[in-house]
Amino acid sequence: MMNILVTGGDGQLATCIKDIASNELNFIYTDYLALDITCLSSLESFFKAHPIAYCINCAAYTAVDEAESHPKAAFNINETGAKNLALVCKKHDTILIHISTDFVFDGTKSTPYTELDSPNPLGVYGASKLQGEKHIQSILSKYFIIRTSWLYSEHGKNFVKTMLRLFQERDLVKVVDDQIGSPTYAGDLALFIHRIIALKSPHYGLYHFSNLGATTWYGFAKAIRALSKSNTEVVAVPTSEFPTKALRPSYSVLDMTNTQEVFGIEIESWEKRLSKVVSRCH
Ligand SMILES: NC(=O)C1=CN([C@@H]2O[C@H](COP(=O)(O)OP(=O)(O)OC[C@H]3O[C@@H](n4cnc5c(N)ncnc54)[C@H](OP(=O)(O)O)[C@@H]3O)[C@@H](O)[C@H]2O)C=CC1
Ligand SMILES: Cc1cn([C@H]2C[C@H](O)[C@@H](COP(=O)(O)OP(=O)(O)O[C@H]3O[C@@H](C)C(=O)[C@@H](O)[C@H]3O)O2)c(=O)[nH]c1=O
Repeated sequence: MMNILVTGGDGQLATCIKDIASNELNFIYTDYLALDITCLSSLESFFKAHPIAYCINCAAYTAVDEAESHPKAAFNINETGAKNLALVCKKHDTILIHISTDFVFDGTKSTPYTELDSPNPLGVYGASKLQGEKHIQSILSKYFIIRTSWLYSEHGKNFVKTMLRLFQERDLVKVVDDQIGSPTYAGDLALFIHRIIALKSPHYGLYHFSNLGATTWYGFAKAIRALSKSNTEVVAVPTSEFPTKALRPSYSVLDMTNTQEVFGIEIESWEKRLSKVVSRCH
C-alpha cells in the first residue's frame, strides 16, 4: 500500500484530509513534535525509515500578523521547512504536494490572478511562502504547488469560526470591505489533493485552487451572519479603520481556469459551500 506523509498533521487542512482519507492509501500524519520540517536530519531519518510515495506539506507558519514581528520563525518554517522537504523528496523520489497562498500577490490587479502572474508579497507571511515555492521549483521536478485562499472549515482557527464567536459575544462587528478574495472550504482542497493522488497525475507544477466567485471579508462576514441567524450588526469599514500589523492584498482572487482544465474538476461557489459548513460549525 502506498504511504502518504502529511506534515503539520494537527492543522486545519490536514484534519480535513483525515476526514476523507480512503482505506486504499496509508496516510501517516505527523505533527510538529513527531516531525519538525525545519530539521533536515529528522526528515532524513524519517524518510529512510518509511518509503513515502507522496508528501503533503500542511505544515506552515500561518499567523499573518504575528509573522511581521517574528520573521525568523516564519521564514524558518515556510522557506527552510519547504526547502528541506524538497531536498528529502528529491533524494527519495517522493512527489511533494505543497500548499501556498494568495498572499504571494500584491493585489494591484483587478482580474483573477493566473499562475503566470508575477508574485510580489506585501508582508512577511507571503514573502516566506513565496521563498518556499521557489526552493521547491528549483530542487524538484515532481511537485504540485497549490496556491489557495481564505481557507475555512469546521477545524482549527479561521475567519468563519472567529465570526461565529464574535456574533455570540458582540452586538456589532466591524469588517473590512476593501479586500477582495475567494473563501475556500478546506474540505474541497482536501478532495482536490486526494484526486491528484488517485489519478497519479503526471501534470506536475503550480496550480491555483479556491471555491468559485469572490467577495470582501465584509461580504463573507455578512453571509456567515445570515446563515447563523445572528442579530449582531456587521458594519463595513475601510482597512484604515481596522488596522493590522500586516498589509494584506486588496484583491487576491485566483484564476481557476488552468486547474479546472488540467484536472477536469467541478468546483462549487463559495456561497453554496459556506451554507453547508456553517451549520456544522454551530
Ligand atoms: N489558513 C488559511 O487561510 C490559508 C492557508 N494557506 C496555506 O495552507 C496550508 C495549510 O494551512 P492551515 O491548515 O490553515 O494551517 P494551520 O495553521 O491550521 O496548520 C499548520 C500546522 O503546521 C504545524 N507546524 C508549524 N510549524 C511546524 C514545523 N516546523 N514542523 C511541522 N509542523 C509545523 C502547526 O503546528 P502548531 O499549531 O503547533 O504551530 C499546525 O498544526 C499552509 O501552507 C498555509 O500557508 C493558504 C491560504 C489560506
Ligand atoms: C477578526 C476581524 C478581521 N477583520 C479583517 C482583518 C483582515 O483584513 C481580514 C481577515 O482577517 P483574519 O486575520 O481572520 O484572516 P487572515 O489571517 O488574514 O487570513 C489569511 O490567512 C493566511 C494564512 C492566508 O494564506 C490567506 O489566504 C488568508 O486566509 O479581516 C476585520 O475587518 N474585522 C474583524 O473582526
